[in-house]
Amino acid sequence: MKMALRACLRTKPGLTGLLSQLSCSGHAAARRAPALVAQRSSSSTSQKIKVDFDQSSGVAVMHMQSPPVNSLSLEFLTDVCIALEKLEMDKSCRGLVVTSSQPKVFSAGLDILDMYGKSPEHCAEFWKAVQEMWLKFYGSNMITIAAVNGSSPAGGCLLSMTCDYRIMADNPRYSIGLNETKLGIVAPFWFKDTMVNTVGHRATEMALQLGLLYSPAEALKIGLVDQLVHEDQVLTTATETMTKWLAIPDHARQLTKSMMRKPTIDKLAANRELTKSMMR
Ligand SMILES: CCC/C=C/C(=O)SCCNC(=O)CCNC(=O)[C@H](O)C(C)(C)COP(=O)([O-])OP(=O)([O-])OC[C@H]1O[C@@H](n2cnc3c(N)ncnc32)[C@H](O)[C@@H]1OP(=O)([O-])[O-]
Repeated sequence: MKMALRACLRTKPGLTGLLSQLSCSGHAAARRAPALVAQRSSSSTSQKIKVDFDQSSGVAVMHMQSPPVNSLSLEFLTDVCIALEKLEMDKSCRGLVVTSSQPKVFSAGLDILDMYGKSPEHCAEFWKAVQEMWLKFYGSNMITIAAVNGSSPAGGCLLSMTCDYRIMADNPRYSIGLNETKLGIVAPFWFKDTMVNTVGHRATEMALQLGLLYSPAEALKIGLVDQLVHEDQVLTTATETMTKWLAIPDHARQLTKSMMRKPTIDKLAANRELTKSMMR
């Protein structure tokens, strides 16, 4: 099954059938201990992410470095959540850029192999971690910028949409979008809400029903990303953009962000248990 799943990931349309067969009835997976997180001084590394924090600018850069495609496994999500929490608690950290160390891919979304053949307990923990990551990013007090330097389907697109601003590499071979229906699955309501908040109701309706993956140019056109730059310029542009956002007083920006996002956050917070059914 696992080999077949791999084969299907290579031929994307084949995922549909396999995803519908995914179950959580296998052996329990051992939970790994959380890895290192960002320190005030410079940089820290876990197996899955590396965080560089420049205290003079107050900006941290989170490099996702989970080969081959930064898929969002429980271990990865746990590392991200712990790092985010530490950065959030450090009042000297005002901005966060999220990017990928993997060539061609920002994130392939939820780790399908981590969802297959695992115990119900693992699945519940996994799903909780997906929600936790969303809640932490979407509700962050920090200025968050996604430096999308590669393809970003499904959960990868969601991750980028939780940020305040998205800069994508202008490479027509890359794509971004919530393609869940193409895989025979339904994007949960909070994926949908995040997209509605980003590109509006009509564009989301089309995108979700058709499971559309957009080229960078198309993504810019509908507002799924905010800016396209040459591949080599994604991170530097993110840093430059951050400077503009840092010029806004934190308290005013944070309250405004909260005003815009709180209803969506409250909705998931009130329905977390309900959404577990998505994983069954
Ligand atoms: C519950 C409802 C919500 C669901 C939300 C989701 O996010 S559902 C998720 C929906 N996600 C998608 O639909 C994205 C599916 N993936 C893709 O479209 C492409 O992999 C890509 C465009 C991200 C990168 O293209 P590329 O040509 O650069 O790379 P490549 O294709 O050659 O893959 C390299 C290796 O990575 C492996 N692998 C890939 N993805 C995943 C994954 N999610 N997980 C685990 N593994 C994954 C792949 O099997 C292969 O492994 P191998 O054989 O070397 O052992």
